[in-house]
Amino acid sequence: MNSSASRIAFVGGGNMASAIIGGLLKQGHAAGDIAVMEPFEGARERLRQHFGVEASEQPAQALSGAALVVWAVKPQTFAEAAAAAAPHCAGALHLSVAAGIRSDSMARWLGTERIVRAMPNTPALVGRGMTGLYARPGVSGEDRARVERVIATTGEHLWVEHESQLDAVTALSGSGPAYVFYFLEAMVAAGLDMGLDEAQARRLAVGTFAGGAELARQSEEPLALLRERVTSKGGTTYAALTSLEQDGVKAAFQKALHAAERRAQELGEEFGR
Ligand SMILES: NC(=O)C1=CN([C@@H]2O[C@H](COP(=O)(O)OP(=O)(O)OC[C@H]3O[C@@H](n4cnc5c(N)ncnc54)[C@H](OP(=O)(O)O)[C@@H]3O)[C@@H](O)[C@H]2O)C=CC1
Ligand SMILES: O=C(O)[C@@H]1CCC=N1
Repeated sequence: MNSSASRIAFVGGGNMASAIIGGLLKQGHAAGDIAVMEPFEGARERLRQHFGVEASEQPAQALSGAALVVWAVKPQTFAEAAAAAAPHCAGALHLSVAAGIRSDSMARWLGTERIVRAMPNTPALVGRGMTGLYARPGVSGEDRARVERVIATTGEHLWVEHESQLDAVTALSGSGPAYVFYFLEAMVAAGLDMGLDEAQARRLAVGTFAGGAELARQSEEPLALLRERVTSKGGTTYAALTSLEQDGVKAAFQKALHAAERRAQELGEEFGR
């Protein structure tokens, strides 16, 4: 087992852990300085084969000597994992990506104030993640910088001042890629209905989303103005947007994000005890 300031241990080796590990390795972090505590052999084997990192079900083996512990378990299993892991990570900085689980709960379970919460998203897999970060008041500038260096390997980040804002981040950007895929699915299905083939429809839909997002990123103009520039008077876009408004799509979408935010709050209450 290594022991060094750059050693990072992950608790939970699923989707989000893999996205962050992939980012770290691409940026030159040594695989030998990464270990994962993961209870299921299938997942451990995949991590070893895919990333060359150490994976163990034994907390002592995975966590000892880690300067940073990244919590990437489901909110439902966080308390159980924390009980097993806490005795083996004294002195570490903790970074949680779990939706909803409050830093108060983590401080109680882990006996430390050195806690940062992150809400990443799956485009981290391709280095285009968008992550919200919140640091508990006691976290030093050095610890914040350390977390930033890890998260920067997966894309962009922004800090929020109040922990409750992370539930909004979860609803907007954490779950957000699923909304993008949902709209893409609808666009592709409509393209098929109208006589395009699947590959054509997918390419057009994905290219349009990527292009629209890039235009919005590079522009400082209001989003409504960018929309209006597409909407010729009496034209096709006007017909489509009128149909969307008549069906209440914008209101339904806003309602959906509030449902996600509420669920993040509930997860914290239910599984943070
Ligand atoms: N997926 C996403 O888009 C995002 C997820 N998140 C957050 O990331 C966290 C992980 O999500 P995700 O990666 O999708 O989930 P996964 O189910 O892919 O990963 C969780 C992993 O933890 C393992 N695990 C279960 N119990 C324990 C335990 N006691 N100790 C250690 N490991 C354990 C699971 O095994 P098994 O599967 O066999 O139970 C699984 O491999 C969640 O808290 C989620 O809220 C945050 C942002 C985005
Ligand atoms: O659906 C979830 O609960 C997690 C958190 C954000 C994205 N996936």
